[in-house]
Amino acid sequence: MEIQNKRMSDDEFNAIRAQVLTQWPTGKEVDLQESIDFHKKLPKNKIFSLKLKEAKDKRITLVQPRAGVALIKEHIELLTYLQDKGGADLLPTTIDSYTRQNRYEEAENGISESIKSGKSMLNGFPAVNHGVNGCRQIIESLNVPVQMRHGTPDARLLAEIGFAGGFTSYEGGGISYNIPYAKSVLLEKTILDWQYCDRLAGVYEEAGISINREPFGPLTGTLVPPCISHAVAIIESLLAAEQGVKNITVGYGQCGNLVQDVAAIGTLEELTEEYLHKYGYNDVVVTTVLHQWMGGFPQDEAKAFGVISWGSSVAALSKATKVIVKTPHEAMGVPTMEANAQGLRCTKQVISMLGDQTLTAAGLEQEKRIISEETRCIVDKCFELGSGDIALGAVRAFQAGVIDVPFAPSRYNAGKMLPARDNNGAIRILNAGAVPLSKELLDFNKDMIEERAKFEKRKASFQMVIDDVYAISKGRLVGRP
Ligand SMILES: CC[C@H]1O[C@@H](n2cnc3c(N)ncnc32)[C@H](O)[C@@H]1O
Repeated sequence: MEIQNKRMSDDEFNAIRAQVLTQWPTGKEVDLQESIDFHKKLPKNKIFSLKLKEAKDKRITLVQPRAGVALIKEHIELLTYLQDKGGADLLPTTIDSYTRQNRYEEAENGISESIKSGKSMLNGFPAVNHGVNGCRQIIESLNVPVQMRHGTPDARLLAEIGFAGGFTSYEGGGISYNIPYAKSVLLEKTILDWQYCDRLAGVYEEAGISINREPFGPLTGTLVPPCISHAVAIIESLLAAEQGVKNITVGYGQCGNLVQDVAAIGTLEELTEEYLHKYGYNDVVVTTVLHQWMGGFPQDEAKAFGVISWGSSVAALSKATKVIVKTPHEAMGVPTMEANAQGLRCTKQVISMLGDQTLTAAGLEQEKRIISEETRCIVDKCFELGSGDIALGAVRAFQAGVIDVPFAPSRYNAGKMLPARDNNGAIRILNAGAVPLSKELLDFNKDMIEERAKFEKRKASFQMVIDDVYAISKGRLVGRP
């Protein structure tokens, strides 16, 4: 399967589209021109990219939850509650796991089971089964923009129905919804499928309808060095821009050291814009999203609010355009709407108290330099591996272990690079594997881990990685011996 970072031709796009729309009966409801006309009638307050652009210009941080239940009426009740009682600036529709695996039959069963039992038997909203009109009922019932959030390797039909249904933002990407989410799905396949989704967004864009795209930043959410998640975000931004996407939110999962996390958000926006401009995409609006702590959560709700507050501080101090909010039920599973709204109000409280402050810390500039240089080592190597083509380069980078996502389930991920925290909890690289960092950068990472080894009176080793993974469940950041 030849892969290249080239805008899909109309013939190629239409040929794929004809097949995609047959994958489930609701595909027949999609009429592109009618959908574009529907979007044109949407009021400005329902358009995701406008609200993000305004937040970027005002340097404020918007709050957005995750939320999704099986049935339309209950999903509207949930989102309305989060909008009115939680103060959500932006709303999600989190898609259920069956739909993410294109298992629409089982999603259909989940709907009928939910009707029968009177409670949601799915862990999200089965948008494909509810179809275009089902999605439009959501959009028409709310006052703020709504984004489709999921984890779908083949998200083409979901995009067709979501865009036609009035969603004005779509999360995911050919790398970020494959490597952390799937075990054996070819990267070439998901990059191609997501070029389709981005091309569809480009078609709406060319009709004057702005669709925001958001690569999934945190990846596995477990000790992912900023340079790794940044490299994926930048590559997916370049792939999306080539297909005509004009509004991109790049993301990052909070890792735990305040200076590193603030430096990560700042460099993410700068580097994404740098690479978009370097490769000729000068009309793309770039914003950022911080995902509150993606690791394990304490069961105790008071402690959970502590973790949520900490993530909110990072979002505010890093001036992230948007923060994805966790809930005090994180350790239990799908939250109640009350708990979800509490997470939002807790976050808004911290942001409003910190919103006028910026972090000027010793080491912040150094951290930004380190993250930028590490990220450039990786992305530039990808271009080299692809002889200038970043799609081909990305595939070859994973094959060579140049991009290596820690703890990823995908068999196409090398899994050789080992991260560990330094003595301040910042994520460093213990063993680079084939990640092509310069000697200076390798030495920096080694020295920072050595500092911890000396403090802990033990050798730097794989045991540190294990201790760091388990530290979270003990309410710690650094896995002390
Ligand atoms: C990326 C993983 C995150 O998505 C969250 N999540 C998944 N499904 C839902 C859901 N249906 N409602 C609220 N949060 C959800 C989950 O708690 C975790 O924090």
